Amino acid sequence: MPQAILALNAGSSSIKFAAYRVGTGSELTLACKGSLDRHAREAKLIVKDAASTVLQEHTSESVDSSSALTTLLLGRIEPLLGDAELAAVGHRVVHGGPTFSAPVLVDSAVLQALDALTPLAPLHQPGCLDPIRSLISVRPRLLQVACFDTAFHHDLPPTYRRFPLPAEFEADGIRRYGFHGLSFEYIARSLDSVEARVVVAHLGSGSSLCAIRNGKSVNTTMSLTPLDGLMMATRSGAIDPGLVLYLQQTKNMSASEIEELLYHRSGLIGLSGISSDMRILLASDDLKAKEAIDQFCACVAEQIAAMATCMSGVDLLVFTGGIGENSPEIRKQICARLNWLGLRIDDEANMRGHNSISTRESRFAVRVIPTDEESVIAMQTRDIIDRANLEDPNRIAKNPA
Ligand SMILES: Nc1ncnc2c1ncn2[C@@H]1O[C@H](COP(=O)(O)OP(=O)(O)O)[C@@H](O)[C@H]1O
Ligand SMILES: CC(=O)OP(=O)(O)O
Ligand SMILES: [Mg+2]
Repeated sequence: MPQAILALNAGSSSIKFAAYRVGTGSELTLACKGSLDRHAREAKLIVKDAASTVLQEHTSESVDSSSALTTLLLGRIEPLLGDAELAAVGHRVVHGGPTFSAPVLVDSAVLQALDALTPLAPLHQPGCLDPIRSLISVRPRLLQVACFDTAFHHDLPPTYRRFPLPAEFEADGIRRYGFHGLSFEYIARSLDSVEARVVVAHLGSGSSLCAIRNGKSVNTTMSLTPLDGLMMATRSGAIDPGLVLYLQQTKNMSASEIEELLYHRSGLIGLSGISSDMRILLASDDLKAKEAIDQFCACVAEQIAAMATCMSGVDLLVFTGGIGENSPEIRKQICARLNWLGLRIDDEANMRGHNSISTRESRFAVRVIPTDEESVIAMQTRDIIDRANLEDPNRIAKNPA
């Protein structure tokens, strides 16, 4: 019987998914894709076919729990797989810590190890692991694969991997990891090798930059946790570490209060007091919305220059992620701040969201490339199940957890 793979990408503001049929040569063909938007009070599930035609829209308050979500997803997706049987589910797992530098088949020991990393990604890790747990309870025989956001950055050079702390901290796993690796891997795979020095700006609910030289991550703005680097929708990004001590010691704030402040009440929502959604800020006449947007663009532009510096230059800048792919205004404001580096944007091409948005005079190229983390998850999952089946052809009949 033909097989299918479901890829689940749990982010901070949405869950994206895509289901693929696996061909006889292991090639993947998209069967359907969709998203569950968590911005609104009610969750909105959209399922589309491979040509992006909407097949189903479903608004519900009852998909808050991950078991309701997985039941809903399976119920809606499996009928769209034709004669193919769901063989495995691949999950984006945000933190792989020091141990997981490549995708892995999930069993109870792996799940426990990933759970222990929750303090390093409190906004994401539970949302990534809950669907794994609920699938274990409803489909105990289904193979599940964890694909890591951190893996792409595993071999960061020491200069950009280490914190300037005593060495014993690095030995204890306290290092710069970096995130959004599935997105950066997709972009790196989709480029011609012509562009040796690439800065990718993944700007979404969470935002980070990656300096990619010859297809490999050499630096990135997030580090031990997805709180570092750029200012984001609800996260502060890099701030003075002394602030944390000050809030604890002088304002008597507990660790969980500071966590709540920096992960949920900062960034765009914190500065504007209006919304964490860039679309709403762009549509607002309020000065606070404008100021929040200015600060976001200033921070991204500065850090693009920093990423270029660590490669002694840049040949290509890529915008991706929900904001990077869809907002000409934000791209324009960021690029205007990089004018001094010789960056020139074609306003018309930018407005229309063309693939290439720089002019001929520009010192480096600028492109808009929609990311596809789900396809990377599906490829990694297929490779893991192919290997597992090769090593033990009966594996598929066993309970992985
Ligand atoms: N047209 C647009 N203009 C500006 N921002 C947009 C647009 N479309 C989507 N976004 C922003 O993209 C963000 C979601 O990005 P995405 O990469 O999908 O996030 P995540 O994966 O973290 O859920 C939201 O904050 C949303 O406001
Ligand atoms: C790591 C991270 O910030 O992910 P997201 O952008 O999906 O929230
Ligand atoms: Mg995302």
